[in-house]
Amino acid sequence: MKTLKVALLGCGNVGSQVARILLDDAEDLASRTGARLELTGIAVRNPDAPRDTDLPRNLFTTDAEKLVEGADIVIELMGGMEPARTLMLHAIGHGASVVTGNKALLAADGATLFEKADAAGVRLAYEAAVAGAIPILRPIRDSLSGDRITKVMGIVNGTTNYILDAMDSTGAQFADALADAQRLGYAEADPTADVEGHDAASKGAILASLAFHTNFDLANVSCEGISSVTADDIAAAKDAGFVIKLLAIAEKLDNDGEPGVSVRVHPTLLPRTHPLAAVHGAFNAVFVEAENAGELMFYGQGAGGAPTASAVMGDVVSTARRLVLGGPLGAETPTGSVPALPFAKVTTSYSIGLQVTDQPGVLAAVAQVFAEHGVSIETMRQTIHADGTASSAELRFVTHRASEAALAATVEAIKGLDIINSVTSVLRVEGV
Ligand SMILES: NC(=O)C1=CN([C@@H]2O[C@H](COP(=O)(O)OP(=O)(O)OC[C@H]3O[C@@H](n4cnc5c(N)ncnc54)[C@H](O)[C@@H]3O)[C@@H](O)[C@H]2O)C=CC1
Ligand SMILES: N[C@@H](CC=O)C(=O)O
Ligand code: NA
Repeated sequence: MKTLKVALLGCGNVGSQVARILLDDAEDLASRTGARLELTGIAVRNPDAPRDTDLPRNLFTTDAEKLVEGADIVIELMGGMEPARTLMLHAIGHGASVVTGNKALLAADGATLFEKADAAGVRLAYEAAVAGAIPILRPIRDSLSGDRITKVMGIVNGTTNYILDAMDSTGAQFADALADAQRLGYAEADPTADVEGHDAASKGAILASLAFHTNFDLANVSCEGISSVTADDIAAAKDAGFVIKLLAIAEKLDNDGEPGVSVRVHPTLLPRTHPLAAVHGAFNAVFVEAENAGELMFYGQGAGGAPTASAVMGDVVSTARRLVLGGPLGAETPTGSVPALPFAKVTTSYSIGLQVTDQPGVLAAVAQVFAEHGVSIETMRQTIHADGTASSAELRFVTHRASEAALAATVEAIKGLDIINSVTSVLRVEGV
């Protein structure tokens, strides 16, 4: 039986689990692949650092460059831009296929890496980069390649879903829920990437590129994280039958006859009856709409060492099979060229919360501003707060679809009204 040399870069949450599977399941993997997968080394920063795993210490090396030079397959699980990018290019230059979970790097500079891999005739596989264990990239790229995808909407960040879900279900504090997510190995090395939506934005760019056969990178994604979502927003949403989720959305919009793709990440109100509303904890789900298939949903563990290692190993086995059987490996170059739509042109529904003085004419004045900007109101809820002799009211409007530009102008005009104490929240709404 042929032997394929496998080099592993990084031995953290995911890398240590990949190493465990390669060593413990070697026989199964060989019979599925038709080749022995020999783990030749694991590049680490400090071979003597204390670790939770009992991996053989003789596999550890600090010479990552040399390690990749002798490999058939390089698994990159260091994360970050450098030295991951240089090492991947080095591996490709030496004829190795690369498997990675590094969505940040792919969303920043995937085009260069794909081009180099295609030119070298090697594979660059990255199922782990989006929604962890969930098989989502291969279904979009292969299973749906005979259909036309119109929209992809996903909960693709486990950390933020864990936080929002804990705040919604137990009233947990933001900071406590984030600390739990870090302890459980879901969060990025710098959890700002999770909380501010950057991790979901990288995944959104990757999903959009595959769904719309065009290269989208991070610069094409508008991004808002969950740091400004308050316990009051979550309670008000719950009261009105909604849940707040951080969604990555990629959709084709008509844009007055000049179709474009909007890729965006933002906290989103979803009706509690929507399939994505039932995604709890660190679980992920991706909701896909295609012209012929209709609605599809892919659900599972989107983060964590072992689940992510499962996706990495799927790519390793499929790459190894191809190396055993022969045939082309590359071909990631996108075939389409749909333009990315500027955020101002995106149309969606909104929920707007206002704190107002409870007096006659307030509602009419606010409604007038909506009308003047062509934003149509779908529903309105009012809650009265009596405070001694004065009383104020909280108004929550949900609008029909309107453009970001019209919404921004509406909110500015509302802020200018004397009777408005504050605009308490502006959240986008999906699934209504
Ligand atoms: N943890 C998760 O749930 C998921 C992680 N990913 C991605 O997988 C990759 C790895 O993630 P984790 O294992 O969670 O990260 P981690 O931070 O636990 O592990 C990364 C490891 O690489 C090592 N490393 C970094 N630079 C190095 C260098 N120059 N030389 C040698 N070792 C180096 C670090 O010391 C660390 O042990 C990242 O790209 C991440 O975005 C993808 C999906 C899910
Ligand atoms: N930090 C990420 C890990 C997976 O990509 C998350 O929380 O989902
Ligand atoms: Na995946």
